[in-house]
Amino acid sequence: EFYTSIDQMTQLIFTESDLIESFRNYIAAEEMYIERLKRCLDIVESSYDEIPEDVEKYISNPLTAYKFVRRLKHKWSVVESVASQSPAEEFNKVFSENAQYIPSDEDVDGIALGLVRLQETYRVHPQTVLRGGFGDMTLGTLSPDEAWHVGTVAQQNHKFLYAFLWMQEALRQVEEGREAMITQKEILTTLAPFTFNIGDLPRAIELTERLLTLDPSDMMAAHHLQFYKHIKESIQQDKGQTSTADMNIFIPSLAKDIKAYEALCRGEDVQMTPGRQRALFCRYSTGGRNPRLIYAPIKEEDEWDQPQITRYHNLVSDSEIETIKKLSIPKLTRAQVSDPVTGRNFSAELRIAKSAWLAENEDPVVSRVNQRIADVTGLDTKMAEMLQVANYGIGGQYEPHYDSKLANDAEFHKLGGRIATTLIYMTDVNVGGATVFPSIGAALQPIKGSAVFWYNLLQNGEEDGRTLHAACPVMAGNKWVSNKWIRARGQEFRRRCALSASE
Ligand SMILES: O=C(O)CCC(=O)C(=O)O
Ligand SMILES: [Fe+2]
Repeated sequence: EFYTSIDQMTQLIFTESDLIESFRNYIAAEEMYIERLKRCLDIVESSYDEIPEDVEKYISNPLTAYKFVRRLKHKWSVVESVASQSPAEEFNKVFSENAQYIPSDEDVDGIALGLVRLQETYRVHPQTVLRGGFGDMTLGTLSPDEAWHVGTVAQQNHKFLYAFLWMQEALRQVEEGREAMITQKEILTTLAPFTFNIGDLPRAIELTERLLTLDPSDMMAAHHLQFYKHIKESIQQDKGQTSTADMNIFIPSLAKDIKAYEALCRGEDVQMTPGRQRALFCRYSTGGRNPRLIYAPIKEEDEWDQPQITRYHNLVSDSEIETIKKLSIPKLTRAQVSDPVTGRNFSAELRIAKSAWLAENEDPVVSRVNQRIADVTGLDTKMAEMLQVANYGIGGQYEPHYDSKLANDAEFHKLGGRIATTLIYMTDVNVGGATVFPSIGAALQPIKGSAVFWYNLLQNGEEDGRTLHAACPVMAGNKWVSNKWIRARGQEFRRRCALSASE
């Protein structure tokens, strides 16, 4: 799973350049080795006497026998030692050490499937991916063979709409004359019956006819065409009409079950109204005349009213972010979620990211950031958890969850629940990667250096159902965040007063 973190993908780029370097060195060593072998052969040949006419006489002369045996021993032990110095072994060792980093077939299919999953979430057509790009980011192109591969992976994973679209894209490019291993005939042989299977009869007939034009001897295609035409006729007879528009056997419902939060990820259904917008303010705060903030007030912005979600701008500086990233990179492991029943941690599709925990005393920057969170929120972070750093690669996401829910929480009795979340954005994200709240219809964009803050628990200590939230898949770019979860214990006199009983 290289793609769970951009950092690992970056490593892969360096791995390849290291491999190229050792391959080049290996060839140079082999060339020197061959030179030595040739010189050795020259020497061996130069002192070689033709096979004597009378072998027996030659051997029975004590002097020639002595010279022959001595020369033989001497020369061939030199050959043996030169030949044993082959650099191949050394190179093979280096190579097999790196082989573990070389992607497997599953990795390649996995990253293609990741692309298709993103397309599903953000509802983007292959043509948009290839030509439009996203926002201000153009993504580049895929060759016909690459488009074909993505299509077949989509098909194997039952993502038929995108399988169809990517296969069509491959066909289009091959027809345009683009160089490819895959041929038009091969594409049509798969695509035509596939098109029939997803219910597009007219197009299946058209594609099969094209296949037969390319290869009139294709018996299978001829057979299929006959079958499709037979179906077409019986539909026409049944319906007594000729409109090809009605020719589809069924309109495939190809969209997967709609997830509410995915619409928010696409920027649809955001429940922000002008009236609501007017009620949200931006102000400078000193955290209630906190001496550390009086001369450097923090810019505080309302992101949502009910429940209150506040954004603190420039809470952490670029250099603090760099330090936090640097501290966590060696510790990043696949983020786990805890099983609500057993309390055991496990890796799951619902959270695709790498994460690490940073302790207060790890670096002055960590304690400085902790202190600033305490200052701006007015809460006591002594009872907070360590800083959790998370890195999402392409497709990285976290499906809807509550932060307050912790299974088998060993610290619960001592610390109380996770009363509040401070989520620090350590990067902007090119496309995707918003934090969305499906129950209330809020979507928060990552803004580098800012943090968003909300209470997970109501004043009465119960979980606030409105705080269900998710991290949208990253479509393009790299997303880094830090979480500071604040526990309930110790906040009794610090939490600002509620305006209503349900807060
Ligand atoms: O990355 C995000 O936007 C949200 C992360 C989150 O909800 C979490 O880590 O609990
Ligand atoms: Fe969360």
